[in-house]
Amino acid sequence: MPDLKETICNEVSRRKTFAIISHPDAGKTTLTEKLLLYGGAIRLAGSVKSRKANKHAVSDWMEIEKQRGISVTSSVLQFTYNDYCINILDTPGHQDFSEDTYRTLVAADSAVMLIDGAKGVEAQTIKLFHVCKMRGIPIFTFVNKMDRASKDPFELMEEIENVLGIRSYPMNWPIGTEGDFKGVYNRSKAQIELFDGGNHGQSTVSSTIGSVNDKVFADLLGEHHYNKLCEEIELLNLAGDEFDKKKIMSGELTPIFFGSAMTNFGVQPFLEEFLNLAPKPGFKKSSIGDVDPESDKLTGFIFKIQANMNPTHRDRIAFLRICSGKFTKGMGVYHVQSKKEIRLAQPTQFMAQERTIVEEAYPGDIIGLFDPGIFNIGDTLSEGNSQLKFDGIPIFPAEHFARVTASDSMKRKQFQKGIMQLSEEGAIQTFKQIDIGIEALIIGAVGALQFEVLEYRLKYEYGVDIKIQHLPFKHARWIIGENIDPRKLNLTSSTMIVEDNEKHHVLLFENEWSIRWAEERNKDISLVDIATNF
Ligand SMILES: Nc1nc2c(ncn2[C@@H]2O[C@H](COP(=O)(O)OP(=O)(O)OP(=O)(O)O)[C@@H](O)[C@H]2O)c(=O)[nH]1
Repeated sequence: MPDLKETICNEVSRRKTFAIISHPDAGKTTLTEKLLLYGGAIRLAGSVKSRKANKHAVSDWMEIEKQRGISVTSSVLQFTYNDYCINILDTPGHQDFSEDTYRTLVAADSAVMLIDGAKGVEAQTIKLFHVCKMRGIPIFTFVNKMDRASKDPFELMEEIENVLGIRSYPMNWPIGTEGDFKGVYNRSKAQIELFDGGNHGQSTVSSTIGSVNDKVFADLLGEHHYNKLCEEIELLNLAGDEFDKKKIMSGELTPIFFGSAMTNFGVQPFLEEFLNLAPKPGFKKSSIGDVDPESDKLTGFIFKIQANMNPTHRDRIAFLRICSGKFTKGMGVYHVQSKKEIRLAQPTQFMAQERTIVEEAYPGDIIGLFDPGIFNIGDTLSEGNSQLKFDGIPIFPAEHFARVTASDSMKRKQFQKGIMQLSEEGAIQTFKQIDIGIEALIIGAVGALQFEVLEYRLKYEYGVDIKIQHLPFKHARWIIGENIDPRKLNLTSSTMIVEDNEKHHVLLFENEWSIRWAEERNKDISLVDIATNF
């Protein structure tokens, strides 16, 4: 029997926890589903067509996601492949929900950047890439939709370098980029892998693998493809970057894979090479120094809270990323922020709508804790150490604001409860206007679509119809300064003074010009755009 320390070391070394980032529609949900298919977690992938016909993909669970066909929140999925235990954090691609993605990235050890081969690097990819870059995590690139005519792969590499500022190293190379995708060339093995037609990606595809020098491939591919491939390999070897694992680990070099999530071509070669290269859970920064994942004491942090994930149970789930030690069901841990010992009685793990009770979990795993309203995003849980606090999770500044009221004043209580819960999830930020007799609630959101989600969720989860009056503000700035009375500040007439839930004073501005006005005329204050400084 291995002892606890040995068990933890073994489990840490087989864990891979990563997020998939991309512009909407690049195929994240499809790729996630296909990875599950290869892991044996699902038997038949719902093809994209049937998804459009309203059968949603495994990781898109909220009603609103089904209706709109976009992912609104991140979901966490665990499955095994060979001996690896894989945690995928699926994230919404739509920019209006990017603040959820930013938070989720804090829980990932690496990221897979998905790019549409025909579109190249798109706006949202750039934003999310920079968050990963800031965190210094390794970024793997999967160029998707190669079954359609794509940009030239050399051109894509150049674009990645010019737009994102990162060098790339193709791990494999596509054969056929004009909508005639046949297979990939694996550079480390100098092998060709040709895919068989398959059944539109519903089940795994088989392939023929062999040395690039094998004459069979010249015949199978035809002269045009074979010669083109040989020339391109030569060019890559001559002019491309060297493979450098250290640079990959520090996020300076991105390994590129080509494939098609829809037809499954290239999914398995990607998965195997990715698992081989991607880092296991590493050390995490905390208030008392770096935490070793292989330490025998459990630690972790909450990075996401979501209410009503299961409409039949009105509950709230806090997502805990385990950073060290071993988790066992029912164990007691110290909740650092409330300074209380709590028992983790009914933790769950996720396979989209199916939840299972977790008996044990290890660093890199994400478990859902039933939350009676005690957790906040960024909270630390620690076994036996009341001083340990993980670094906070930044709150991204709202860019859209509206005054929100319940249509029926009799439903005020449910309205307040709903607003409070959704703001604890981090989906919205709430402010109150100061010096107004009746309580005026102002909601801020990072993306405008969040208001639609708010309206929908209040109606269906809390039974409250709301009125939304959009306001022209674009920026929120927290006031920093000693004993400041915000009413006495010299501000433009369009600036509004509000306070956040913690009663910190905040200014809402319509434009940059008004911010500069406030900064230049009020030298004894400073204005900050994120609330984590408190
Ligand atoms: N041709 C082709 N289409 C694909 C492929 N993968 C995904 N798609 C298509 O791309 C569309 C978007 O796929 P999704 O997997 O839903 O994209 P997503 O990135 O999860 O989108 P969000 O949910 O908005 O974040 C679907 O309609 C698919 O038809 C692929 O490999 N080839």
